[in-house]
Amino acid sequence: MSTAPLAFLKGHGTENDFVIVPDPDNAVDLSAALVARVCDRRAGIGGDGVLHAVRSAAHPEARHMADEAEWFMDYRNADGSIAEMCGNGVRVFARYLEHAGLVAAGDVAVATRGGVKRVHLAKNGDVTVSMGRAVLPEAGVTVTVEDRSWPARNVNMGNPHAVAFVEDLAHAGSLSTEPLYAPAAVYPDGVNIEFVVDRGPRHVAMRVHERGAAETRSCGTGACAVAVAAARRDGVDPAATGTPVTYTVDVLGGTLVITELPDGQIEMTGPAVIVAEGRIDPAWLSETAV
Ligand SMILES: N[C@@H](CCC[C@H](N)C(=O)O)C(=O)O
Repeated sequence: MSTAPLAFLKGHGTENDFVIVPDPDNAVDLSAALVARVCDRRAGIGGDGVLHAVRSAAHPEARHMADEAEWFMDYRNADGSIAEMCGNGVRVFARYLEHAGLVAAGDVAVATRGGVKRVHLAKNGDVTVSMGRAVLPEAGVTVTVEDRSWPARNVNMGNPHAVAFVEDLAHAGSLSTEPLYAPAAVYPDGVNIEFVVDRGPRHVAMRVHERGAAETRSCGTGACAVAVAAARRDGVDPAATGTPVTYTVDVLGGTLVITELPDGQIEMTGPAVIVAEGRIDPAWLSETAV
């Protein structure tokens, strides 16, 4: 482990918060242990995950996207595990690239493990990302919290989700531990679990237990999964009608607006903010190496 100070920024999208580690040349040894320490809310900086900002050309998982997107969002969950995609993360990542002067304001392409995502930074502070298409495998699971169980819809947004419609968000309990789900084999790599209630026509609210991070105050891929699951439950499919459909999804940290287009592409809009910049103490950093 290098003993040089490590630059970081802190940002959030609807209070899904991230530590951004700029590392253009992929020179930082970002071990799972270091990510977990950095994300620790008492002993570290605190965050739901890390956005490791690397030039696509410098990262073996992103080199093939370098012609389309100069920057790769190497996403890590708070426990140090790797995830395919992070919807709020990619919006905050684009905000960081603009803030750092690494891209022109407006339209930005970001490489992720889920492919290249196109992001639009609007002048009013909103950030819209084209998330790609949802995949809805037939096999779902039953989700259980204490003495209540619900069937959950399986939605893949590049990463796995189980969406359960519940009567009351309080029924999800404290979400300090992962809810039970069965059969577990449906999600061999784990799953993000959303609990959803109706708020009005095409308007829902959710809580989420994120794989690798416990309950977070927002999850962008989760909000997209919820919007698609709610639309299908409501008998709405833009591919069949040729008309886009928009759902408003309230999360604990704000509101996301999700539109599914007739070709299946999903667009998500919400705020993305850079809060702070700093340097991690090299002495603290070197403790992770022992
Ligand atoms: N908060 C994210 C999702 C982050 C990854 C997730 N925990 C996983 O392991 O799949 C979002 O905004 O999408």
